[in-house]
Amino acid sequence: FKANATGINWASETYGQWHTVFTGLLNWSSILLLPRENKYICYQAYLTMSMASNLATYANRNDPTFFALAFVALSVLNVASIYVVNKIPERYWNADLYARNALEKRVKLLELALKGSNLKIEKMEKQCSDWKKAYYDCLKSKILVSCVQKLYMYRVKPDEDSIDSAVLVELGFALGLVFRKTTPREGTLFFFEVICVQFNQFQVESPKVSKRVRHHAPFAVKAVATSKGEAELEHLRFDVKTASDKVRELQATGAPKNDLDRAAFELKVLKKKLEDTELALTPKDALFERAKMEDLLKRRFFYDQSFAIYGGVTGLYDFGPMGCALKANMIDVWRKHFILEEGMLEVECSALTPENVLKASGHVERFIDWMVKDVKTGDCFRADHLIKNHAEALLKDKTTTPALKAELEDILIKLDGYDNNDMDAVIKKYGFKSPITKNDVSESVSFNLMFPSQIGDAKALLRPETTQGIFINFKRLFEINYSKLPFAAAQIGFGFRNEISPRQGLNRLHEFTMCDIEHFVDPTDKSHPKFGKIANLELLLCSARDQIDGQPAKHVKVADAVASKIIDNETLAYYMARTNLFLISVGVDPARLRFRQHMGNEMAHYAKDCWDAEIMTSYGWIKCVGHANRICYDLQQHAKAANVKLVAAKPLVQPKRITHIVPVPSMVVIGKAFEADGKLIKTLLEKLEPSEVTALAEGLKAGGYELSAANGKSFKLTPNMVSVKEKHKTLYVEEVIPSVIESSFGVGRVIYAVLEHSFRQREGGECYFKLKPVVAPYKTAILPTSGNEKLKPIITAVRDELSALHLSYRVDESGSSISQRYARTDELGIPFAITIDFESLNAPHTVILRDLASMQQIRPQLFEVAATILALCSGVSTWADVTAKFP
Ligand SMILES: Nc1ncnc2c1ncn2[C@@H]1O[C@H](COP(=O)(O)OP(=O)(O)OP(=O)(O)O)[C@@H](O)[C@H]1O
Repeated sequence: FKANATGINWASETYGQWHTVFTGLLNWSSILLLPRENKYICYQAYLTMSMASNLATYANRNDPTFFALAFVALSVLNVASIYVVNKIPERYWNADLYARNALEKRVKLLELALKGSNLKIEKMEKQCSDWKKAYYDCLKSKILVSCVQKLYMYRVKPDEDSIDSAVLVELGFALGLVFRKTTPREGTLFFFEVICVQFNQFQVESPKVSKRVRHHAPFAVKAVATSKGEAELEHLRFDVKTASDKVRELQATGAPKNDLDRAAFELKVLKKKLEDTELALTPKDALFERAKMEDLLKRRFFYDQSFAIYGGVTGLYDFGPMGCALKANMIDVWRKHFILEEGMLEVECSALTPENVLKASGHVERFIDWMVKDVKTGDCFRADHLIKNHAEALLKDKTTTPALKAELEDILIKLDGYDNNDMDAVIKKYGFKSPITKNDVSESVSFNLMFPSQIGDAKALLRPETTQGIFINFKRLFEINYSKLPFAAAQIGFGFRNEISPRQGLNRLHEFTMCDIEHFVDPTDKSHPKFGKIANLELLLCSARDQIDGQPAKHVKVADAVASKIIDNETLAYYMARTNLFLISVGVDPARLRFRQHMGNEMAHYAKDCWDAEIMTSYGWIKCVGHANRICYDLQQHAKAANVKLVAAKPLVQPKRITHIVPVPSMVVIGKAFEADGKLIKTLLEKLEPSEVTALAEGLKAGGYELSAANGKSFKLTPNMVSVKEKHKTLYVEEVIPSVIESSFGVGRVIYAVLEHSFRQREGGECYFKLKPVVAPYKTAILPTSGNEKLKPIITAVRDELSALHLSYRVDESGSSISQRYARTDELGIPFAITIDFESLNAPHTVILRDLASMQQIRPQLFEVAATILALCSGVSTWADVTAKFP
């Protein structure tokens, strides 16, 4: 009715009575076609009406023939839209109601589950899944409607800062088309609505896509992507949750292994889909162009592939002057933040490691991958990756038969447990080839990721991590710490890994700098004395539980995470929080930093709870720092292999009185029986472990005990040669093998993330790094405006001032214009520039200080400039403080 009335009023005002009659008839016929009262249908009719008016206005102004045609087109559209609307069940417009119903059903289900009423649960599950489907359908349509509303909003009020409405209309139009393909009903509706908006838009003014629009476009993309994406993600999360509930249920009811494997596989596939979708929907900074950044890094020699003039070697990189300075600054901040502030003991151990050490640590046996080679080119691939990629591609392929799909799914389920023979059989059976050349691949060969070497004749390896050096030196470090727990030791140095496919620049190298911390703590008390300092800090946590349930990462207070046991203990949480602070202080964007907990199946053999600090880059989430509760695995292993006690003596709160048995040899009888070996027998008896003394006592009771020596000799001892007696002693300390909390930083990965997060592009296309002054390769540049000799003493004076405060600088005296030199300074990420001009010659001598971040300039006196820069770099002052001081 409203539509009709509006139509009639408008038409009579504008075009006189014939048009009034015509429009009136048209609309009445529309309304008559409606089978029932429905507010959405009226709304739809109203939109169609509004389109009619716009068409008419547009046509009338330009071309009478088009005017007539437009009305014919309108009537067709009108009828078509009403037809479509009628096809849509009413429930599609009641998302809230359906969401509530779905929720209520889930609550009831939970109640039933708690009561253990299985039959009802089954019935309810069915209802619940119907409601769930309805809810998601509704949600989608709600989102579409909200998109349309947004489009209208922008159309009605296109203010200066809003996104150009024409761009939005285009986007909406495209979205309509996309949805039309995937969900015909909502899509078609949306399509009609957008057509209306578009005609309205044309009526206003033909839009031009300006530079400003280009600048804002990414935000428009984000806005639309987010609303659409949320529905998609929510759908996937729900599915993951349902699948993980199913796995848990099967586990609880002791279901057959095959059913459990299948459910676990389904969960895995859904989780992967969710992760991929999350990644795809994460708003990427459209202004970031990796190729441009990489070009700048090469051009200004931050770093480049090693041996470049020989064609380069993948996985090896040389740092140039900028990269060296950046890395040195980064490590300097790390050293201050961790080693100095936490009072850690630093060591520097050799990288070349005897094989038996890495055998003891488990690296020789376990640090391997199975690899296959392209038989013609020699390209190497991890066998499991090759199988997984091929199988997944075949599963997606519509032509793959259901039988083959079932086989491939089975393979994917079991792949983690396959040995080389199983993998070779799969590769052969399905004819999997090299993904690059499609050539055949060789049989898989075991590939240890450590680089083998030699020390003289003895086998040695290059260390794959720096941590082992700390464990080896535990005894001395413990003594240096006055034989007290807890304490932490750190090491900065190279790790070497023969990665099968090194890639992504600094992210996967053969040789890379690591900063490792091993914090030794009493296994029964993992509290941290400074926990209170970080307890209220919020971290973005992606717990194992949330990952299984398909939940997104959450901001959680460190204290709450420990209290609720999301993070295993205070010390582990303390290091995670300190890592968070460090990464932000060197320039990682806090919004792109999260901590992800390892799932049970990805945890290293030695670890109990692991959390990776992951940073979002254009390569996706990259693990930059590993945090692990390594318990006492390493110390135990090295103690066993080297036959040295690696323990800590812990004072007992209450002294403990213990009784133990000791052997008492009768040396006269032993001497007579074994002559010269008597002394050796005495020593062996003294060294017996408590369990061996118990065995001796039992053996003697039975008539005799066989005592073995390391040289292969053995001696049969009889009760007349040795007896056992009880001894009592009071213990004031007890020996414990400390637990170890580890934080392992990959410096290259952190540098890469910081560079990506700091990379900026100006509208004119100039690229630069907005680095934090604390890590910037140089703190300032000195730029004289002229090569005139008169300026030289001022330049020297500024250099002396800077050197006195140990501030790094570059002098750019090239003949380029000052703006070109500013641009060059910005490219190097130099945060401040000092310009010396002829005015600087006047007393009192002044210079221009420019801030890269704000591009603002001040004019302090020459003797103040170095102190000002130092204050800015160390964080004592902000640029706002400085501009207030030197207005
Ligand atoms: N090949 C590599 N190149 C550069 N940095 C690396 C490499 N491997 C590991 N790192 C860095 O060293 C840190 C500690 O190594 P760790 O053994 O915990 O990593 P990882 O689990 O092997 O990593 P990934 O699974 O990515 O190979 C990592 O957090 C990462 O920052």
